[in-house]
Amino acid sequence: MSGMSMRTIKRLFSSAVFYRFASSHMSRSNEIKRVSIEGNIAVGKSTFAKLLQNAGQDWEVIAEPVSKWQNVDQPTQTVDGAQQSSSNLLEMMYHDPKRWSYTFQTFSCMSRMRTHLQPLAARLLQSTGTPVQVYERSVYSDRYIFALNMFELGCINSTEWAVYQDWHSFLVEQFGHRIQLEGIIYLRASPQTCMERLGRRGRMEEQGIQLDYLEKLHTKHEDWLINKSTKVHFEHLAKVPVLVLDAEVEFEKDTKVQGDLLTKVKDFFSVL
Ligand SMILES: Nc1ncnc2c1ncn2[C@@H]1O[C@H](COP(=O)(O)OP(=O)(O)OP(=O)(O)O)[C@@H](O)[C@H]1O
Ligand SMILES: Nc1nc(=O)c2ncn([C@H]3C[C@H](O)[C@@H](CO)O3)c2[nH]1
Repeated sequence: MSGMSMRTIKRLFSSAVFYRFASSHMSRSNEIKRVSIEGNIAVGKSTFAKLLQNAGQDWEVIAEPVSKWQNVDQPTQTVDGAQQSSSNLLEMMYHDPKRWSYTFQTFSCMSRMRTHLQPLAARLLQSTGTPVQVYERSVYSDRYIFALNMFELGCINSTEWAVYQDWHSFLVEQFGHRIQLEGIIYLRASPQTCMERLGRRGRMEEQGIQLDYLEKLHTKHEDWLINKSTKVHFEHLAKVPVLVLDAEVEFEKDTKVQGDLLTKVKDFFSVL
């Protein structure tokens, strides 16, 4: 050391710090566990996600990008300059599903891809445990729950369905492990319970939803995650472990129920 110039020492030091940062970042991104929370509309995913966010210091919860669907930016160039307006694609889809379902599924799926590819939050880079990114829904429920249901309802025609499946498979295969899940948490409740919670929440766009629609989505969840009868097109997906949680119970305010649920989640994460 004694023969080294100050500049050499500084250079060595900064490259060592950079190396440590870069290697920790790289190894972190390789060892992240990726888990999605699945379940019917208004079953309580966001409520449950908030519970997780406050419970594990190695966990990062990434919300479903609903506000993006409600505010699709439309920059327009006018003679006076740029103007910004937005449209509510969620409302358009519920109002006229035949016209807007395909458009909705392209946008929802792209926005979900972005959330899955989001880099780990800075605070988790230095965590001692294995970081877990938890997403509210996934590109897989986009396809095997919602888009499939819209196709079966006749709101997506067979050409649109073929196009959707083609780019969906292509993108999932291209992104490889970065978009694969290590686990799925399925919040399970009856369609009647979801209907009641949906009514209580009072989201403007959802006011026309009928029980029949929630029943169809419930069956799709059961076929995919319980009966395993949905044909999936990705080898890894068929093998992803599923934790089924009873979401029928009131867990929003009951700390005992919350504790029991969190124990199940911790045990599940530890074996992924
Ligand atoms: N376990 C529960 N018991 C009773 N009420 C609940 C429970 N979980 C959530 N709720 C209430 O049900 C409503 C819907 O919950 P939340 O918004 O978390 O559903 P979600 O599954 O995230 O909905 P979405 O499918 O639209 O994303 C909210 O009003 C919430 O306060
Ligand atoms: N058609 C359709 N396709 C999707 O992929 C999808 N994902 C969520 N949703 C609806 C459910 C809630 O109303 C609201 C928030 O979850 O958005 C969807 N609707």
